[in-house]
Amino acid sequence: MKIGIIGTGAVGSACAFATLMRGIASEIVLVNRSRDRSRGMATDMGYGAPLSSVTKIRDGDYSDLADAALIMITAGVNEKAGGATDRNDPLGRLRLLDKNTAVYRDVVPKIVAVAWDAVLLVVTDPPDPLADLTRRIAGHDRVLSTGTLLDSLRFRVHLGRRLNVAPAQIEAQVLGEHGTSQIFYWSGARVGGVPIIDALGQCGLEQDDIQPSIENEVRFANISIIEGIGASQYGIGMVCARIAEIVLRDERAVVPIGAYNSRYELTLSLPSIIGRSGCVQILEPPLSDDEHTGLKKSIEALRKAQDRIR
Ligand SMILES: NC(=O)c1ccc[n+]([C@@H]2O[C@H](COP(=O)([O-])OP(=O)(O)OC[C@H]3O[C@@H](n4cnc5c(N)ncnc54)[C@H](O)[C@@H]3O)[C@@H](O)[C@H]2O)c1
Repeated sequence: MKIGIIGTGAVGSACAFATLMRGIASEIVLVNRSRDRSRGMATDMGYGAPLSSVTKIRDGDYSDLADAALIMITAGVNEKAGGATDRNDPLGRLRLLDKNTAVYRDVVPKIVAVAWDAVLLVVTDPPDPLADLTRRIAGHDRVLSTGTLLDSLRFRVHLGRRLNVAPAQIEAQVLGEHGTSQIFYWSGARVGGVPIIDALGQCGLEQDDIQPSIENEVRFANISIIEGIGASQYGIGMVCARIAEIVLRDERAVVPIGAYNSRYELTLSLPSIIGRSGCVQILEPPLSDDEHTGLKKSIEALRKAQDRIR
């Protein structure tokens, strides 16, 4: 099956590399504003591909996206170029909304004209309101935002470090907005079936002592990464490849991911069953009072953003 990637900057190239190495697609098509860049990238990765993959990778135009099963949209301004790297700015990634809305109004109609059936994966920040915009332009519901899947992995990594446990063994989710209003679902976090609060206690740790620093590390992980390498890219590339795998294989995996929620009339992340058509069902987790208040705040922030670009 064919996968398209729109935008071959830092994130698009990481998505291409991770998807190629995962070996899930028969073909990857790279589309970028400057064709030289996508051509160079496809040539470079294409020469290495025979070592580990049978996936063909090539540069292309929108017409080459016909029959794509899934298209990752990474085009747009990133946090550094868009001035969204201030930890004290409550808007966070939402600061990129106006500029990237203009990019999506340009790009999405071109995609939909040739690949109406494809699942569209919105990666560009802020992905949740841009997914709502994409859904409206596309006129269908097969639209996902990468949402808080990456934040949830970061949460698991930090919990794993504190507990000295493999993060793969930890079930922990960040919910709501992929942004500053995100909610850390502490009450639902588990390791080996043991509530995370109990597991921390058994390791001599108190939730109150570690919660602020873990939430800070995760909430601003993008900024810490940008301070080091200029763009947050590799983690999100790996996440996009995994989402593509879930969709193409119709896995029915349950992950925190951005999907349109008819209850709130907007896209946000809750645990969701993902299959070949995108989100099959959203599960409503039981939240503590604080988490419930946090979710309301996240919905308010996303609603304001949605209203701004209607
Ligand atoms: N969802 C997430 O968790 C997550 C994680 C990291 C970054 N991001 C976001 O991903 C986006 C891309 O980041 P980046 O670091 O790759 O930026 P970048 O500047 O390196 O690359 C952006 C690419 O988009 C292309 N582009 C811009 N406008 C276009 C258009 N109209 N048509 C086609 N191509 C166009 C540019 O040519 C460039 O190649 C940013 O919005 C960034 O904030 C999201």
